[in-house]
Amino acid sequence: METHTFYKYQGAGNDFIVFDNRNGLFDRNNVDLVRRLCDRRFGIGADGLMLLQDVAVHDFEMIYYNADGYEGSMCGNGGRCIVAFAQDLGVIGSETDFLAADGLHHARIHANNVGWISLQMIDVDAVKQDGDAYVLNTGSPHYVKLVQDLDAFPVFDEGRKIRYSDTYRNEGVNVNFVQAENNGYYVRTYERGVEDETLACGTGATAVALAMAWHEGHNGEMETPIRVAGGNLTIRFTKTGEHFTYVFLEGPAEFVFKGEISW
Ligand SMILES: N[C@@H](CCC[C@H](N)C(=O)O)C(=O)O
Repeated sequence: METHTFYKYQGAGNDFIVFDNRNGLFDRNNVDLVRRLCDRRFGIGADGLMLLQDVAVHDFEMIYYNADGYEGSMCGNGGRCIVAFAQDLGVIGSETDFLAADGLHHARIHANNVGWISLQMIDVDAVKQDGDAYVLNTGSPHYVKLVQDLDAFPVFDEGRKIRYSDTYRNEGVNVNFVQAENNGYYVRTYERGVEDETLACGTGATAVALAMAWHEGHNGEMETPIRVAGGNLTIRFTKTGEHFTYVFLEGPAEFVFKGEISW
């Protein structure tokens, strides 16, 4: 048994265990270990786990796991949290370029708004329709559906039904239910890999902002406020016909606690 230092971060209530793995000691393929650490009763508890690793050319590499123990695709809230972690470790200053599952990301930590981080997401070229829902990939695959009375909506049951439907069962999909409010949207997400509703999903909030711009037929530079159970996010992007560029996910990322655990 060896003792390992872990860190806990959260972004709008989407919570993550983070390890500084620049020494390469964390076994990247240990699914059982990741699942156990993320377990809220037998472990530390989190929606996901991330490793910060060294990589050639860029500041660091983000390796992301869902709570089920498997390496996932891009995690937007995780991306903002690992940027905060990298700054806390002294690996970066207030701006960074880092590598993640979907490629290179640029991020900026706002000096005048402590804990507020702006993360550039991948460009998006395709929004597909599935009945009256929208399907797109913002680094992770997302299904976006407008509903009424979202507070009373059975997000877990309906999200799980769609995620395990014949269309999505194999690859999986994150399912976002959306309600328009004020000048933005209220969103609740069933996350693939967590297999539950989480308090926030960054790639999901991004997918909702883009899908709703598509739905409304708007073009140009846009800023969309998204409210989630764990806080508020802002999505900025440029829409030109079917193409979305300069896509930024903005929101909080905060250190919660650090500790030691043995395995
Ligand atoms: N919570 C994440 C989404 C993580 C990815 C997802 N669960 C998947 O693997 O599909 C976010 O903030 O984007």
